Amino acid sequence: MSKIAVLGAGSWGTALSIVLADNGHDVRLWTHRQEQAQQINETRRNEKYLDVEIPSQIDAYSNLKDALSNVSAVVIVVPTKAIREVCQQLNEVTQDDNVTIIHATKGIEPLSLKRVSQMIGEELEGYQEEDIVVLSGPSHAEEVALRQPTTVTVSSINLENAKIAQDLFINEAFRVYTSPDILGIELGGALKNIIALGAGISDGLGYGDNAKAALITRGLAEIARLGTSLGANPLSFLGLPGVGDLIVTCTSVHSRNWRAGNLLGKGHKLDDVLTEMGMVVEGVRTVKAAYQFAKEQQVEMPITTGIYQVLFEDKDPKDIVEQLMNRTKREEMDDLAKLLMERYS
Ligand SMILES: NC(=O)C1=CN([C@@H]2O[C@H](COP(=O)(O)OP(=O)(O)OC[C@H]3O[C@@H](n4cnc5c(N)ncnc54)[C@H](OP(=O)(O)O)[C@@H]3O)[C@@H](O)[C@H]2O)C=CC1
Ligand SMILES: O=C(CO)COP(=O)(O)O
Repeated sequence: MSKIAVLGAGSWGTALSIVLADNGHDVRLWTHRQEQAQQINETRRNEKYLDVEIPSQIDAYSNLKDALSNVSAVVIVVPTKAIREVCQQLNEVTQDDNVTIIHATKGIEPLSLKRVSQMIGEELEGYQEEDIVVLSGPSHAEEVALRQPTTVTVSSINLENAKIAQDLFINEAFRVYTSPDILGIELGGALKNIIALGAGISDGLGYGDNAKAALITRGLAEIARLGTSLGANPLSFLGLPGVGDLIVTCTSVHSRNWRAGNLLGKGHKLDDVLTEMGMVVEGVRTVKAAYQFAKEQQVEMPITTGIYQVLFEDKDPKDIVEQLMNRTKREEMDDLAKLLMERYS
């Protein structure tokens, strides 16, 4: 059994620690808040983020150096905006480059347009992008912590590292697949949050299941369009971190992105919504990156563009729905089919 550090004691870091503890590993859950580490160790609960019983194999740490002592793997699970800072803190306390680095964060950095494995590869001394593993898929922390059946995918350019991650996490309630397409896996996980915001807005406006199915399906089309144009395997978007995560995030009340969208659809202001959520809503930041990506790649992403306009240009969501419904008539699969023809002919 291994010693593993999980960095980020939010809901997902806590749930993944529980999976690792169930597999018999010695887990060090690191938080940047001393009082939270103390609360977890004393009460065996992480009240604010995931209020379930925390197994005794998990110890919470606020000292990063202590948390990393003799670990064979590090799982990074902080929000995208904290990734670079946490990697820099890692550099200050360890020079060990034999540790398997796994991340479970879903986002793309605005301006640089980097995926999380690229950001970690840039920041972490002794590591390259190809060393990093991503874990992604339809997996709400609340259900994982209750050991409800969940399936995810791990991916790395170095597939051997993905297999190490698969072995660390897999158990009878948490099934882990591998994939060689880290580009598709990371893009799918990040971009679905934007569509989930849209699904929440649609529900908040009072639209029904037809509208949500349309958002999921046409959202998947634009995710696949951008991803394929960037070189991802189009089949990845039909997998767990693609359509699987899109479905779970667009339809579950556990989703923070859906819930934030729902409040926006009901007329609340973005700043108030984010304050009320108190947890990360990754889609809000990722939509900036995707909007920029779509322009640079000259890929049509009308839903993403509409959500960007609601969030950052104060557009009325109802006007955006009208805008989407009145676009020029077209064939359903034409541009994705063209991209695939170019790729495979
Ligand atoms: N929740 C879920 O079900 C799933 C989440 N994810 C992804 O996992 C990532 C993390 O999400 P989640 O755990 O849910 O988020 P939460 O909002 O629940 O928790 C985020 C945690 O990260 C900590 N944090 C923020 N900034 C820093 C920093 N600079 N240094 C150290 N710690 C920091 C927060 O601390 P503080 O208390 O100070 O804010 C908090 O403990 C996201 O990318 C999300 O998309 C993926 C799959 C499932
Ligand atoms: O990624 C998730 C489930 O797979 C969690 O989504 P939210 O961040 O919207 O809660």
